[in-house]
Amino acid sequence: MIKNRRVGVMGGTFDPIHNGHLVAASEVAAKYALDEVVFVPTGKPWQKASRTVTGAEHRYLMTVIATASNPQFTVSRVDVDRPGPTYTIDTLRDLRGYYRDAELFFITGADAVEQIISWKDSNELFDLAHFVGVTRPGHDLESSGIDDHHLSLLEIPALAISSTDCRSRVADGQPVWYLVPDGVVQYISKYALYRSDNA
Ligand SMILES: Nc1ncnc2c1ncn2[C@@H]1O[C@H](COP(=O)(O)OP(=O)(O)OP(=O)(O)O)[C@@H](O)[C@H]1O
Ligand SMILES: O=C(O)c1ccc[n+]([C@@H]2O[C@H](COP(=O)([O-])O)[C@@H](O)[C@H]2O)c1
Repeated sequence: MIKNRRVGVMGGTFDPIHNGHLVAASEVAAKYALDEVVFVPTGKPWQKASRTVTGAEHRYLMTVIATASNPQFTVSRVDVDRPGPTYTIDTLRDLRGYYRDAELFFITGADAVEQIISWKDSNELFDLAHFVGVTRPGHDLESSGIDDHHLSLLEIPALAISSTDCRSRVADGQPVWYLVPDGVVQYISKYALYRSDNA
């Protein structure tokens, strides 16, 4: 008998993708015996509207580069290709159409767990996926009133890395080696992303 696939969904703006994202996905994959983790870069992240977000194609390509060496990791364009603001309810509906019989696990850091209740159609999200909240330095990991049938909490190795910090390091001429995968360092340099003269 073929068992149903267990698929993790790692959504993020990934501006740029960093090792904190990759460790979160790897840890949840191991803990929940996932067959695959699909990374889903956002198209237009409406809760980041207060700053200029790097173009979706750059963020998508950096995500492909960062995940290429892991046979369990894939990248989806569903959010990049859907017009309008990115809502996880649409992400999960689109992925459900593709991964028909799979069990979906949506992976979020502690900061995002706090926000889920503010997401579009938040009550319906839990019918489409089980949510897994992971620890993140600087944030308390709490269930934020979400039922434990819908949300599990997982402690992972602490990596105090954020995309904001990576962007400001590049703008200041500081290295991001070993905070982001090597290919992403080279991609940022090749396209002169995040430079202060480019902001
Ligand atoms: N260091 C980390 N440890 C655990 N989870 C993380 C870490 N960094 C990001 N995440 C989680 O990954 C998902 C996508 O995050 P996102 O792409 O917004 O990165 P970010 O570092 O939070 O970006 P920014 O600094 O631009 O807000 C979110 O669920 C976030 O909580
Ligand atoms: O559905 C929403 O309303 C919603 C609001 C904010 C964030 N999200 C999702 O949460 C994930 C992390 O988002 P971000 O903005 O922290 O990179 C990503 O998959 C977003 O699409 C979803």
